[in-house]
Formats: sequence, structure tokens, C-alpha cells
Amino acid sequence: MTTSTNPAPATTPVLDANGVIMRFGGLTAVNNVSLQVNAGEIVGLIGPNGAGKTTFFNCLTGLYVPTEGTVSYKDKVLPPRSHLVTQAGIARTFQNIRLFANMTVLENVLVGRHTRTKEGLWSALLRGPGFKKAERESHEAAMELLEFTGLAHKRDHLARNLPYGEQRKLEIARALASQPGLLLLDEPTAGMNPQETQAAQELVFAIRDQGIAVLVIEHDMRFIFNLCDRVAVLVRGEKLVEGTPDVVQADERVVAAYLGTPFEGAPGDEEVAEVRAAEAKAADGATSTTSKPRTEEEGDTE
Ligand SMILES: Nc1ncnc2c1ncn2[C@@H]1O[C@H](COP(=O)(O)OP(=O)(O)OP(=O)(O)O)[C@@H](O)[C@H]1O
Repeated sequence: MTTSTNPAPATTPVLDANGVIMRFGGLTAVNNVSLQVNAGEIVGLIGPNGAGKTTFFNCLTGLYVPTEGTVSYKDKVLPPRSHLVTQAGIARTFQNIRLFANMTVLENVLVGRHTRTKEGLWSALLRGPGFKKAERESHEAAMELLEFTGLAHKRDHLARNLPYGEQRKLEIARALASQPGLLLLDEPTAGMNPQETQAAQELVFAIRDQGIAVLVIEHDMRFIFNLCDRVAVLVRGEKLVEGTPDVVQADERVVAAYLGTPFEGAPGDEEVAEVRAAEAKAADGATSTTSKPRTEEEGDTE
């Protein structure tokens, strides 16, 4: 198992999400969630399916306007507009890969750099010295990122022809091209084999070692607990637990949330009871149609 020690004590908040609520009609997908990510940290966000993780990410990155709450990056409240959030210094990848499939690997990274280039339209049209210099710098920076992510040898391949694991890496390279101070990764190892997952872990450590804080959603618990300095657990839109991997792993509420076992004080105990009752009824129905009439069965047991 690879480990990486966090070099600096992580105390300076980079991201500060405060009391974020996101409602879709009658559904509260994220309910009053506050979360900080400090400089130098890798923080994990876990929770069962439908817990609100991606919705929370979308609130952080300006894709959704939170119903309530604020999101600050380096002490400045972010406007809920994705391009302004990227400009401020937050980059992200998506659960469903979103590459430009018919562009090359290099072109995809160059697109990611767009927010950091200052050359205007006239300069680009006239292709003057300023534009050529900027183009050369962009190219060099993109190639450095491809080296960093291990994709340099694929620079001229079309994105759609890359194996799945490399597409995920390319998404990360493209996100890094915007020179973020915080990188949000939404299920970076989904669909990866163990070797690719191991490589992804090394890559995230290397990103952190470059001074970029990371917030990562992932279902692969081994990956999360090996990787993260701190983990927050969302259940039904609410933050249930937050702490070091050891603390979170030992918390019985987390185990219960994943196994679906009701626990004291948990939201939704009534729903669990309802589902159990419905399942029992369905099982009864199945028995009575496949074996003997219900009245007989009842007679047997009484
Ligand atoms: N745009 C939307 N409109 C309405 N409901 C939504 C929307 N986006 C998400 N939801 C609902 O919000 C809840 C949280 O969904 P979300 O995708 O954030 O969960 P998640 O924790 O990321 O799940 P998963 O691990 O399966 O990706 C779900 O009930 C989902 O159906």
C-alpha cells in the first residue's frame, strides 16, 4: 500500500461551504451542509447512492445556485456561475466523463487552459508576436501536464480512442490546465481496474504535493481511506460524520448508513420500517402463490 504524509499542517481554509441547502421542488437533496477544505488537504466526500454528493459539488462549482448558504474560495464568496468559479481557482471533473471526444488529447488540455490565457480576439486573428508567444507557452504548459499525468505519448490520439482509465486521467489533466488551487474529483476511479485505481491514487497525491487541495467523491472505500486526510459522510443530504479516516471507519452510524440498517436518531427510520413491512408482505404473497393457499399457511402457523 502506498502512503503519503501530508507535509504541512493543514489549517488555512481554501474552500468554505457554509450552510448549503439545495432543494428540487419538494426534495431537499442537500440539507444545511458546511464543509471546509484546507490548503494541503485531500478531503473525501462519501455516502450512499443519492446522498447528495454530486448535487453538493454542483453547488460548489456554480452549476447550481444553492437554495441557501454560501460558498467561499480563499475568503471570497463565489458567484454561482461556473466560469467565474473556474476563474477563481476551482476546477472539477465529472462523474460521467465530459471530454471533447473528437479532439486530440493535447487539444483537450489546451481547451482547459483557456481561462488562464489573456490573449484577446484581435491578437488571435492577427496571430501577432503576443499571440504566438502565448500559444507557445500554452503548448508547453499542456505538454507538462500530459507528462505529469502520463499521457504525453498519447498527445495526438483522439480522446474518444483512449482507454477508460486514460480518459479519466485526461479529464484531470484538463482540469489542472486551469491552474486551480482546489480540484474537485467526482468518482475518479469509477470503472477502473485495481492497477488504474492505484495509479489514480498516486496521481492525486502528486497533485496535492504540488500545492493543490483536493475534494474527492468516491464509492471505493479503500481508495478514500488510503487517500484522504479527512472524510465527510453525507446521508440523505445531511452531513452525518466528519473526521479522519480512522474515526469515520469506526463510526457505527456510517456502517449502518451503508448497510441500510436503521440506527438511533437516523433520518428515515419510518421509511425503513415501511419498506421492511412491504417486503415482508411481498414475500408472504410470493409464498402463498407458489406453495399453498394463504388460508392454509395461516392455519399452519397458528
Ligand atoms: N437536477 C435535479 N432535479 C431533481 N432532483 C435531483 C436533481 N439532481 C439530483 N437530484 C436528486 O437529488 C438527490 C441526490 O442526488 P445526487 O446525484 O446528488 O446524489 P449522489 O450522492 O451524488 O448519488 P450517487 O452516488 O448515486 O452519484 C437524489 O434523490 C436525486 O434524484
